Amino acid sequence: IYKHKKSSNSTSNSNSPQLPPGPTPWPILGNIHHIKTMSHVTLYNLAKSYGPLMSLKLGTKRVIIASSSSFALQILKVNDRILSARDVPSAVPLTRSEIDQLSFWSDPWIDQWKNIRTKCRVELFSSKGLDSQARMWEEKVTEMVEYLRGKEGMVVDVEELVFVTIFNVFSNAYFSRDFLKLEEEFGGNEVRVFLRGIIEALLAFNVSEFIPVLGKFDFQGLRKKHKEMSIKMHSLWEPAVKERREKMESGNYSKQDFLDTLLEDGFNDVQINKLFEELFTAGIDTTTSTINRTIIELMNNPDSMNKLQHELDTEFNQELLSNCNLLQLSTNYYLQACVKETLRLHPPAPLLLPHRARETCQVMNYTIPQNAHVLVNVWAIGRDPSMWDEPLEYRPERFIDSSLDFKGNDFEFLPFSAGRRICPGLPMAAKIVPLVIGSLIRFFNWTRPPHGNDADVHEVLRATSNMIHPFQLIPTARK
Ligand code: HEM
Repeated sequence: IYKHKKSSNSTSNSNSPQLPPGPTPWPILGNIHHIKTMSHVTLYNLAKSYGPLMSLKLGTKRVIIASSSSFALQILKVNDRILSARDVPSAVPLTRSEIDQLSFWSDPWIDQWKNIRTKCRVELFSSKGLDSQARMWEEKVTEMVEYLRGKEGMVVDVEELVFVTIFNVFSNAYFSRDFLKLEEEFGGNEVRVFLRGIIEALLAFNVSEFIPVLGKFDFQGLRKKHKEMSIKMHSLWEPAVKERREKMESGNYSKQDFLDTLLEDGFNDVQINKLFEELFTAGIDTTTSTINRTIIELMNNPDSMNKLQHELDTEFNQELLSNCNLLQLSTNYYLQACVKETLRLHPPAPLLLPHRARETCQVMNYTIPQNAHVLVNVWAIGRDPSMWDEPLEYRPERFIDSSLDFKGNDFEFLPFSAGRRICPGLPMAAKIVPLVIGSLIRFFNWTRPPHGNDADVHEVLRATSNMIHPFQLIPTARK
């Protein structure tokens, strides 16, 4: 049923496993002309012709794309040890050995990768770590609700509001302080530009990664952009780190947050900057886009909105923001089902982050060559009609009384990935996202501004990036 049962770009003889099927590559460029952008939608459309495991040649690089749950299982579970390496994006102005000292981009067998993942798991994302943040979350979300109460009937940029709130939640977990202010309408703009600049430079279709002779020229300016934006990001927290170091050296301090953990463990300034840069870039956009898209989906689906408001009124009433309710939020509530349904339809990292094959391996009857890039199109898998009834409908009910979860065991639903590379921030996102959505929906009704941005709102749902700007709505307080 697919165009090529045999790979048109395979060079192997007929007895050895072949490359997965794919379009015939041109000399030098390979299939670059077939894709233009590396978007999940383009790759999904190509997979309709070439099948759920597809191979492209982009310049000198082999790229393998999985678009079904059974190939996702092969990649993220069966062959996880071999396929969980990563290339350093060429926009990052660091050498491989610097990355291995500093970054989440290093490989799972590198000590520093294990060290930072363990530190984050134990100090930030364990039940104990999350419990110790619960009061602070409550405080930040209450500030957001109070701010909105003062804006009743006015147009509010919800995207910006959520950005500032989430940024402050994370900055308090890391540094015990707000970096942005809600009242300044908003303080987030500039910081958001830095953050998005870094993400865009990292995820852009960077031709020099595929045609190595172009590598040193940076003619798309991505390395320059990454460097400039990172320096600006770091300058946000550098004074706080300096101050804390001095306090620690003077002996006049008691451990209060993640920064203290890193300082006690002897992290130097370069390591601290890189770790926080990566935690902010990986955590903020993904979390805010999930919140915003859920609000939009609920507004487009009034039955789901009513059902959720009813649940919030009866189960939580005014107490949604209390500690003990926070803990309950992870169970089988409609609120949680709404979040899952958004993540199924709009996973913020639709192709995950690119994995690399550490060595050649076999996946079913195909070969994945050493150093190939490996992508899993979790966006396509979440819409696969053989897995989901009416896949394009927003129907949170499908998750009620279902054991289906996003923790990396159900390969038809992988917004956080699975295996060694699974998102380390999952436990935090799984609690903060419903808390913010629950508060926005429990305490307010939402309408679009009269000279509406209906088209924008639909565009946002179709958008292939996480940019949802501006996303303006009018709140009315609920009793
Ligand atoms: C709804 C929210 C989120 C989603 C859907 C999400 C999803 C993902 C995905 C798909 C990956 C790539 C996994 C792979 O390559 O196989 C990833 C990696 C990562 N995420 Fe998240 N994420 C979210 C929130 C967060 C938060 C809140 C943090 C931290 C505070 C975070 C930190 C990271 C880091 C550091 C990595 C890189 C891990 C590594 O390569 O070892 N994420 N995330």
